[in-house]
Parts: sequence; C-alpha cells; structure tokens
Amino acid sequence: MNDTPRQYGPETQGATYLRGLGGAVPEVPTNFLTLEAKAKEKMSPEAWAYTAGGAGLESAMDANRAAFQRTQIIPRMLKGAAQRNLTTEMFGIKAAGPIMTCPIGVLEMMHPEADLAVARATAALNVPMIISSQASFSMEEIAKAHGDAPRFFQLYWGKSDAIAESFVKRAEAIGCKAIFITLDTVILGWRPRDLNIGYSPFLRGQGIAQYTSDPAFRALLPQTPEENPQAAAFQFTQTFGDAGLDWARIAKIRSWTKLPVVLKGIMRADDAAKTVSEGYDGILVSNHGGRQVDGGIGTFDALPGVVAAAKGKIPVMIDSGIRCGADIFKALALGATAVGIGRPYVYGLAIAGQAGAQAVLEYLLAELDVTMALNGCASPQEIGPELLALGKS
Ligand SMILES: Cc1cc2nc3c(=O)[nH]c(=O)nc-3n(C[C@H](O)[C@H](O)[C@H](O)COP(=O)(O)O)c2cc1C
Ligand SMILES: CCCCCCC(=O)C(=O)O
Repeated sequence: MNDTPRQYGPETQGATYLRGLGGAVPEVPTNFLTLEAKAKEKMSPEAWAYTAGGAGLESAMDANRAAFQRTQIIPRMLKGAAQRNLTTEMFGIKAAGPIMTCPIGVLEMMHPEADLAVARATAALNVPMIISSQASFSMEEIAKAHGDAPRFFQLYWGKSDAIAESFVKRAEAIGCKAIFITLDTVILGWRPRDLNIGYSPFLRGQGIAQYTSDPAFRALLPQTPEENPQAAAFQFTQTFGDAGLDWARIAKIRSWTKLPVVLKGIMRADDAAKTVSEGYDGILVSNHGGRQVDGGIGTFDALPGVVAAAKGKIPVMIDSGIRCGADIFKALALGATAVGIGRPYVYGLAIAGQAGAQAVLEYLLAELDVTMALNGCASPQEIGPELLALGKS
C-alpha cells in the first residue's frame, strides 16, 4: 500500500496525478460515456443487464444524473492553490482522496479476478474498498489480495442474525475499519433488464462466496456447498433479505463489534436524525444506483437534507450517479466527506481487470484535483457551497 500523502501541482497538461500512471491507460477511456460503451462491448449480455440496469423505468437512475447536472460550479479565480492535498480521513484511516469503492456484488460476471483485482487496484492507490456481502470471493481471500490497505465491510442483514453476526466478526478479524449496513435492499428491486433476460446469478451460485465460506451459513445446509452447490444456492435465496428489518434489530450490532457502523441507503432527513440519535457513526446517502426504488429521488438532491439533519455530528457520504471529478467536487461542496464510486470502476474492471479499475479510480482523483486547482481549493475542506449554483429540482 502506498500511504504517502499525495501532493499535487504545479501542472503539466493539467493532470499531474496521471504521472504515476505514465499517462492514461490507452484501452481505458478517460470519460464515462466512452468507458461505458466500451465496457458494454466487452461484457456478456447478462453481465451488462445486471450492472447497467436499474429498477422499473430506471427513473431513479436518471434522477441521480439529473441532480448532478442541474447544479453547476461557479469557478473562483485567483485564490491560489498551487499545491493540493487530497488526503481524506475516514474512520481512523487516511485515504488518498475523498473516494472509496462501493460494494458491488457478483464481480465474477465482469472479470474472473473480480474482487481480488479490485483489492489490488484500491491497495495500489490507497483508496478504501468496501467489501460486498455478495462478493465473488470470501472476505478472507479478498483481504489477502488487499494486504494492509484500508477496507470496510458491507453487510446485508438477512433473516439470520447468526449469519449477520458471523459476517461482522469475520470482517473485524480481517482488519475492516468500519461496517456499512445496507438498508435499501431488504428485498431485491424490480429489475426489468434482469427479469427479461431470465438470468439470476445467485440461483447459479454466483456472488455467494461470503455465505458458502461462513460457518453459520454452512450449519444450515444438509451437505457442504462443495458437495451440493445447488442446495447452498437455494438456501441463500431463503436466507437473503428481510423486509421486516427494523431499527431495534440492527441495534444488536453494537454487542457484536466496537467498529464504527455506517448506515448505507439513508435518503431522508428524519432517518438521518434517527441515525444520529441511535448512535451510528456515519451515513452513506445512497439509492443503490437507482436499482431499488423506481421513481426515487436522486442522491445529490437528497444530500442537503441529510447533511442538515446530521448537524455535523457524524460524517455523511454519498454514492449513486458519480461519474466524474466535477460530481465529486459538487458532493463535497454540499457537505459530503467522501463519495462512493460504483459502476465506473466496474466498467474499468470489465475492460482491463485490475489495471482498468485502477485507471478509472486514478482518473477520478486526477479530475477532482484539476477541478480543485481551477477553483482555488487546496484541500477537500476548502470546497464549499459558495462554489455552486444550486439547480432547482
Ligand atoms: C452490479 C451492482 C452490484 C451491486 N451490489 C451491491 C452489493 O452487493 N451491496 C451493496 O450494498 N450495494 C451494491 N450495489 C450498489 C452500490 O454499492 C452503489 O450504491 C451503487 O452502485 C452506486 O451507484 P452508481 O453505480 O450508479 O454510481 C451494487 C450496484 C451494482 C451496479
Ligand atoms: C438476491 C440477492 C441480492 C443481492 C443483491 C446484490 C446487489 O446489491 C445488487 O444487485 O444491487
């Protein structure tokens, strides 16, 4: 892991950050739309439908982009920010910048090295990785590829508290520095692209490595997953998700771990206030990339209400729809302390494995750095709301 704080500037051709890469990686486009188009060519129709798709008419996915596009940066001149430092603290770790990789399930559909490639990419950059409950490798295997780089664990809390507890304890044992509980997927959303194609990775035993490697899950099986993978996949479908999950139940996590606990999927001010009063340690404003509630509000539109309700008591982060450095800049300006990167790094992974995911993350940091330089911001803390013209929704 390279944890030396990066210093930026003076510029040569804008993107000082890319010097470490020796320039852009030729096969990995530096803008999202071209990246997405190239990834589509590389991916199977099933992988493409699963990754690119959203819920229903995909209006929440559209709302994510519209919210960022509606708000514009008002560039500031002559503030002087020749040297910039993007280093960002999150839950006791110092990251290379205010970004982290979102937990993404079933990465084996996109590339055979899946989470291991992402682990190596994020470790090389010192960008925190959130390991998914639906990863294609066990968290222990991922941690081995990740070394001592900063990581968090994302928890799906299904019908079994014993499995949730076991996941949390395993995550602590492999050195995760925080637990992100995903609240917005207590059942899977209505996803026409997947439904039309008739492909469910989970029924085929993909994306369930955390479960098949877990003693509490294995205890539910008549035979081991190695002997009877079909039975393990079926058991997973019976275990995943619980639409009855509530505040009282998730509070149990405090008796399992002392790690900071972040709630992923908070979109409302009242839920944000409750997150604070219940003693949680952070909020990730997320609508799951528009994959769950069709017709839902974009995360960037939801952010100000959540930030106001959190009253600076706990950090507020955001994901869903972040596609370029300017989006990151806008999110920080409205009070986010960091942002989650989702589909963009998955597309890089699909195109070129570790190098592809790494290039995408590095481009985003470079573009953020350039945006900061052009607006006179020497650090993420200097990016404030006065730099934005807020659009009306
Ligand atoms: C293919 C795919 C799989 C995902 N799997 C998970 C997951 O396992 N756990 C989770 O909490 N969120 C999951 N998410 C949601 C992401 O963590 C994140 O919230 C979302 O991708 C952000 O939106 P964006 O990709 O449009 O930027 C997944 C998203 C995608 C696109
Ligand atoms: C039935 C398993 C659902 C896993 C969800 C993975 C995910 O978060 C996503 O596809 O989105």
